[in-house]
Amino acid sequence: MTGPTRISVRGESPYDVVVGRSLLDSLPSAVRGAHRAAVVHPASRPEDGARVAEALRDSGHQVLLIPVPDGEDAKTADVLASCWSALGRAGFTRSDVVVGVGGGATTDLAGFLAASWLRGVRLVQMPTTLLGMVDAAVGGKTGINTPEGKNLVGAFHHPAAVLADLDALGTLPAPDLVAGLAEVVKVGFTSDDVILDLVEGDVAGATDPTSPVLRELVERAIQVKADVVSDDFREAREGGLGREVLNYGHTFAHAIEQVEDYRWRHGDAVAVGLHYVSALARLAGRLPQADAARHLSVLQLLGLPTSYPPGRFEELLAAMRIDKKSRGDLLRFVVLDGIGRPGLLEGPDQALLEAAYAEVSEVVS
Ligand SMILES: NC(=O)c1ccc[n+]([C@@H]2O[C@H](COP(=O)([O-])OP(=O)(O)OC[C@H]3O[C@@H](n4cnc5c(N)ncnc54)[C@H](O)[C@@H]3O)[C@@H](O)[C@H]2O)c1
Ligand SMILES: O=C(O)C(=O)C[C@@H](O)[C@H](O)[C@H](O)COP(=O)(O)O
Ligand SMILES: [Zn+2]
Repeated sequence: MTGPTRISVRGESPYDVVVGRSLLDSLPSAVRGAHRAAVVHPASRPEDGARVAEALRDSGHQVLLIPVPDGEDAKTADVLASCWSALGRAGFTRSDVVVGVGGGATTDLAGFLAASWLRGVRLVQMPTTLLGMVDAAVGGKTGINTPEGKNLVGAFHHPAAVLADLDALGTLPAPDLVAGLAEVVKVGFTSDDVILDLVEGDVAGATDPTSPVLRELVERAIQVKADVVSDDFREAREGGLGREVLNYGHTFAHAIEQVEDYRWRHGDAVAVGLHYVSALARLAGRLPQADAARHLSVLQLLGLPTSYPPGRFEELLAAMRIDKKSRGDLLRFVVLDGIGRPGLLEGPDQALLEAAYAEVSEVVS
């Protein structure tokens, strides 16, 4: 059996993302020195919380289990406030640790809980979805949604460690696994085209949680993210793309999620967003036709959605305007000038935005 792989995130608070199997043994060292541990997990998956709690108790920690609503329903101000109350009642101090166990929605909430409690306590992330492993739990972006939009409130807060235990993927429903692959191919298009070759060369392996192909995809995607956030943790790069590159496909994706009241999987929305932005860049004369076509073919090969119904442009446009990449009234998109050549498209004409929407709403996937 292959042992764990450690991928380092550099910067002011360096940490490792550990990828492997049976990683519960690595938890005690990640929480060493803490007195209490608050384990935030989806209420629908009590077995995940219980397994982590047992390992923590065995290593001498007092454990506070905090079950939260499933998926995106956890990312609300009300749920966050209930978590603060739980920590307050338990007398949670600065020497304690929050452990996030779940998909990206759970780790986003747990991360913001750790960032905000006492202005910041230690955080260990234990993602249990593919999307959480390759993206959400890595890099320290934490947050919740508001009625006005996706992830509008949050903080940058480094985890002390991320344990990506591939064994967790064994119970993950196939549509959730494939949704995670949308974020994997996202970084394939922007930064590592070997990812695209691997998916195109062995789609069965890419979608099999036991396969070495999937493990390589996970490690490659984490490596890209680790490199990007090591360089621009706070998404504050001036005169370059920096961390915004990880937002490729997300302007349209977040608009879909908001218009759909967060009932779409994030990864599915990202897949449509990747198709949208590839059409936009081609129509703007930036992305060659063949590279745009490769977006559609890779997404369809994985069985990801690539279309969105017509007739909702105004709603989507209003939602896109509140995107964090916008500056004043100016919409900004991460686009490609070729595979592996990311850049920015600022203030595209509305006609271009509508033409790309027309393409996305025509395709039957
Ligand atoms: N912070 C970041 O950098 C970042 C990056 C990407 C995405 N995100 C956020 O991540 C969220 C999406 O994450 P997600 O796709 O993991 O969705 P999710 O957290 O909603 O989880 C999807 C579903 O899988 C279930 N689940 C979790 N682990 C399981 C397992 N091992 N077996 C069976 N079921 C399991 C969950 O309970 C849920 O029902 C979005 O809110 C998105 O905004 C954040
Ligand atoms: O880590 C990042 O930076 C990303 O943009 C990764 C995205 O996949 C992720 O969905 C992120 O939460 C989006 O960030 P936001 O700042 O647009 O809310
Ligand atoms: Zn994302």
